[in-house]
Amino acid sequence: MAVPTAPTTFDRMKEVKEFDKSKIGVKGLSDSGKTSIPSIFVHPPETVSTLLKSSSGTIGIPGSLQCRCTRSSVKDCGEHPGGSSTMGFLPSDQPWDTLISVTYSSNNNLYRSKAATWHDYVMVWMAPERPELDQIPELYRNELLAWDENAAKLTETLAELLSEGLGLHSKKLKESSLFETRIFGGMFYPYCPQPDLTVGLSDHTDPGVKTLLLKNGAPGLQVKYQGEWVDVKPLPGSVIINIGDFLEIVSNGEYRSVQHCVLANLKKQPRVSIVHWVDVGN
Ligand SMILES: O=C(O)CCC(=O)C(=O)O
Ligand SMILES: [Fe+2]
Repeated sequence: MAVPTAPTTFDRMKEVKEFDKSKIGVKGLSDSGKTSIPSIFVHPPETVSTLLKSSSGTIGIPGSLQCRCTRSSVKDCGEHPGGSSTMGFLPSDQPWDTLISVTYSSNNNLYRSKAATWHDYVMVWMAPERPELDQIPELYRNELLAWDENAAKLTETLAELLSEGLGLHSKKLKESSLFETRIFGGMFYPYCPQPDLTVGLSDHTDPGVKTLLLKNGAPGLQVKYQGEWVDVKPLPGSVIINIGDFLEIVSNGEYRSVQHCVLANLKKQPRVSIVHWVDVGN
């Protein structure tokens, strides 16, 4: 069956601006009950079909990517289960706006990308400078602080493991400025009425050092493994660890940043993921 594509005649920038100005985000579009998605979200058919084909279930996530994290395995794995934490997300009564260190947004590159993606997010810059407490919305302030504290501890342990994996003293990476910036992210993927036309989050690698990812059990995350897109099956009580581009560079390619993406959510239940990006200091 022919897959519909975005009409070539529509004024993309006009529609992007209208969507941006509406401040309803993708959640608002999803809540509107419409059965089709706006043209600005439609991706080239080959992009989506490649991802959907891979996620048909014929290729599972390889066992080596789901191992328990050990000192000997850390260098060979892209993903390590670890601690866990839970939190609420995206208060609908909070202003859809940019505060000083807290950003609510829909898509991180709405104006630059050729096709928008089906997600909204909140980001809070936690380090090197933590925002004033009253800048963090009260609805999830305590949970966010608890998550940040635990994620930072896990990051310290990981920094030691990653150092040792390079044959360095365990404190070497930690003592560098590599792990100084910490950003909290709450990614929200509401139900998408046409998940075969768009994606939740486009194919990318994370720029920084590493990312911790905690999901609410909903599938959708894919990683590129040996040239194929494979599903990352949710593993209860686990976090996923992605190596970022910067760590790949400073480790001379010993650690590889991982290409990943998220499929558009076809379930009525939103997909939520909690992210802890770690990046170099200023
Ligand atoms: O939501 C996810 O599972 C992935 C999020 C992600 O890759 C990112 O925010 O960089
Ligand atoms: Fe990512």
